[in-house]
Amino acid sequence: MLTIPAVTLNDGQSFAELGLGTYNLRGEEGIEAIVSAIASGYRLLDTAVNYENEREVGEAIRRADVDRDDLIVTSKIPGRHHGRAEAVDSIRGSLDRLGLERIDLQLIHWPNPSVGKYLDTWRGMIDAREQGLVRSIGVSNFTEAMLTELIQETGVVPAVNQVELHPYFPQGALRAFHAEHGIRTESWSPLARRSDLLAEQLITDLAAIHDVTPTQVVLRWHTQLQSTPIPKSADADRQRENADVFGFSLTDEQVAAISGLERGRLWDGDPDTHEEM
Ligand SMILES: NC(=O)C1=CN([C@@H]2O[C@H](COP(=O)(O)OP(=O)(O)OC[C@H]3O[C@@H](n4cnc5c(N)ncnc54)[C@H](OP(=O)(O)O)[C@@H]3O)[C@@H](O)[C@H]2O)C=CC1
Ligand SMILES: O=C(O)C(=O)[C@@H](O)[C@H](O)C(=O)CO
Repeated sequence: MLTIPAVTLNDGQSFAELGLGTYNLRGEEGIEAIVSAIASGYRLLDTAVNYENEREVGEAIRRADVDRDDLIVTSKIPGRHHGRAEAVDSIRGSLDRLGLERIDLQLIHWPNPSVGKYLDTWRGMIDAREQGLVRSIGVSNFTEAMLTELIQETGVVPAVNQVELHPYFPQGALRAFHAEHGIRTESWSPLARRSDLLAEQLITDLAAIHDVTPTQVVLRWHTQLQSTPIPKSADADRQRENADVFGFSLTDEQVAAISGLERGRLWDGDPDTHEEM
């Protein structure tokens, strides 16, 4: 079994350097995929109310041969549950579907700025943490200005900001802000949803140099940027490949060259304008 290293969040809790994305892992196949990832060594599982698979994630945890307390279960509050009381209710609903007594990392999925309720939602997350429903609280798709507002208004710094991050969109400025404030960066669509990234000449050349796969080059790049990637794979072999990235290191020049592939977001997921309910 692979050992995925841990890091410590700003609230003192342990977090993984790499986890499993579960978007689109549903039904019996989804459960089996999540069980196989846990058997490979994954400990961080990323779900959301809107993935409609919290039941599958909970069932996989019950079937897996590991102590529940060794797992880090993340879920996310959808836009339609924004608001202080609504956030707590949403978390209770997630706990019910997961069949768990505690969520390890709870995120706000999208800020939905035109709705104007993400600050109230954050206050609800703080309430939920005080009630012991969740262990760590963070956000997803928050900009520097939105993070600053949360911190100034509540004094509570999110433990994590999960954002679009891959070599085509390396998020240099936002990562620097996170580092300054002790916020752990987490990368969604870390493989750029496969797209053209894995066939880029630079990536295949580096894979040959390090005797690893293109996917491993990309995921190692994330970890060396101090960001936690959550690649999704339904396939046990690809899950193992994706998690096996801690036995080699890219040079600083190679990390910088990969960041030089920057060309923009995969789709129009700008959190100032893109909203999801
Ligand atoms: N907070 C947010 O707003 C968002 C969060 N997310 C989270 O991030 C996770 C990951 O992002 P996602 O969008 O799924 O995209 P990824 O970048 O993780 O890419 C997933 C795709 O890559 C394929 N793949 C995985 N491993 C390999 C490999 N070793 N070789 C070749 N192909 C591979 C998968 O296919 P296969 O399964 O067949 O292996 C799948 O088609 C999501 O599952 C979700 O948990 C995603 C988007 C937004
Ligand atoms: O996967 C997620 O967490 C999302 O927020 C998705 O809905 C994502 O926005 C997407 O896949 C849109 O095409």
